[in-house]
Amino acid sequence: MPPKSGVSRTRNVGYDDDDVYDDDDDYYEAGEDGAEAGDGMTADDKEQMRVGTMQIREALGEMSGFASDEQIQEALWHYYYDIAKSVTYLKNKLGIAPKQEAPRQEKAKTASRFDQAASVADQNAPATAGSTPKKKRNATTNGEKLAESVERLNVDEPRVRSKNLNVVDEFEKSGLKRMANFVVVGHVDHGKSTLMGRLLFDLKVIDQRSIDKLRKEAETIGKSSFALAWVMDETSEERSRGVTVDIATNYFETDNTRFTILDAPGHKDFIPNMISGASQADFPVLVIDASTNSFEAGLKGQTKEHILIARSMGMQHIIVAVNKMDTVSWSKSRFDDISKRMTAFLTEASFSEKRITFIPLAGITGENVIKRVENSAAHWYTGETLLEALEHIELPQRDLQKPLRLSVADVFRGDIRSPLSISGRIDSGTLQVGDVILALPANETATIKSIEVQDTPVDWAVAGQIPTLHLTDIDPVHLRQGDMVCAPNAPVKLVKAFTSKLLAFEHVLPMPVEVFRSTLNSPGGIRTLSARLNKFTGEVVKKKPRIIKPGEVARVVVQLERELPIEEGMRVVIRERGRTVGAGLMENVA
Ligand SMILES: Nc1nc2c(ncn2[C@@H]2O[C@H](COP(=O)(O)OP(=O)(O)OP(=O)(O)O)[C@@H](O)[C@H]2O)c(=O)[nH]1
Repeated sequence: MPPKSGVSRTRNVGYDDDDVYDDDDDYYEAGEDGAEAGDGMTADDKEQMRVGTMQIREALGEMSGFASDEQIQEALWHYYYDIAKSVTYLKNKLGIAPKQEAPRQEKAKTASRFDQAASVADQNAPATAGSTPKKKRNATTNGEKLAESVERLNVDEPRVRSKNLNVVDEFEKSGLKRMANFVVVGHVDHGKSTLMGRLLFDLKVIDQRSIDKLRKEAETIGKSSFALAWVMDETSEERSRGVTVDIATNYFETDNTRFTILDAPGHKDFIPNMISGASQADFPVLVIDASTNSFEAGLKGQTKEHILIARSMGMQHIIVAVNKMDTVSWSKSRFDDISKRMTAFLTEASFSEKRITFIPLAGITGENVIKRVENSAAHWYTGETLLEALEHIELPQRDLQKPLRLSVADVFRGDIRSPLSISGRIDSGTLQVGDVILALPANETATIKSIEVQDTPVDWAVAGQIPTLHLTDIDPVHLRQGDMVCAPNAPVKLVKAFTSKLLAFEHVLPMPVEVFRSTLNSPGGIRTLSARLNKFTGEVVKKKPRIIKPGEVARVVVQLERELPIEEGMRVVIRERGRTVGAGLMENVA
């Protein structure tokens, strides 16, 4: 599937969570390395670089000889192919800008050498986008000639206009199908990718020719069964955009629902990515390998961790795909045993029994995926197929009337006109083209230039959808994976301490922890155990307990080392030394 949006995710702008507060210099240093390496460039990038170099040379006119290709490309890379900014920077760097004292940097953060140079040149920069064209006059000096050629180059970019739609009305009029986002979780090798590949193949999202091609590729490495697993990658942005995105995303629709599949990596080293996937999902599909010993191994491994994270994120319904039933001859007793043990585990993690759906299936053959199993050994099962269960699942209430809250799951480079794009689920509220949004914790605004939902350009998006927003008027340094985007007139507060209702998965006492709000996280600690609560009524059972046992609910005070954007009703995941120890529901600022 070729990228329809023209968006390239060649270089994710997200960084280690630890460096959230690092200064700009480090950020730009990383950028330069990427540019110099050059290898990670897509064909689109290379083409933009080639055309950009030509345009810059033209703009520099006779000064062009002073700039090497390398310098031009460095500037283009840094400025996301923005020609005017690159020329401004180069002009100053080459010392051909009209001389003027550099203004003092007012910013608290140290500006990079790129920005320092550009800001000097900006003082004399020609008309910028949207400004009235200046009267032509005869250029005499080299600087003036250059300024004139840059002026010619400037595109008169229209400002982003809002249609001022009443998005809630538009949504109601649109008759959109219900939207369901699910994350596929489970232990490594339990068959997540194969199952999703089968689902997409049987739904004809991928055609026979493509699957044959994948099968051929898989046969060359002696693993023909991998073909189905590769479907996810094949149709996902990951392969088509030729880059590594953290969460592979695919879409399909049935008569009544549009689904988004979020495929989170199963490996334990990728738990933060799994958290990011889960933060966009309405419910998880947990894949369990029914074959002997595999289920047991998984329960000790990522199966458990993934369930706890999904629950911590507030997900209430879960579909458990008991996979590889072909390997146990569709044994009813094996299915019943797994269902019983999983129910015990899931209810301990606070899932309600009536919201758990178990389905025996085989991803590799497609039995009970969208087609009912016909094997006589499986006649004991008369329940739903996976697709039926997906269509019938109850979805969370969408809060369209509340202020905008969007958890940023992915940050990437857009095209020349919208150099920065983000995607993530709208947790509440609505947005439309032309809206100004506030990015937290950076506390910087941006304008939404265009919106895509499931690769289709749209004017607006609402809670429950996972749009891609192409932004303008913001420096990419201000947005990272895990950030919160909200309405500037109703921002989320940045807090350093808060009271939380905590569901403990492990023993919890006052101790150092890591607090995740989506993927944004901070070290901190459980400062006080205020009370143990009745799990169902929320009444105080015991004041100031010394310890909280697994399965118990308590009111605790959480202290953070760094401020996080959290407000009442938001969920946090509490982890300690790489394990998820509790799920927190924010009550108020402490
Ligand atoms: N017999 C049988 N094998 C299966 C079935 N589903 C998947 N497999 C095999 O199990 C292995 C792992 O499948 P994957 O789909 O790659 O598993 P995964 O959970 O996506 O693995 P990670 O992406 O590494 O987390 C592959 O060799 C598959 O062919 C099934 O229903 N029956």
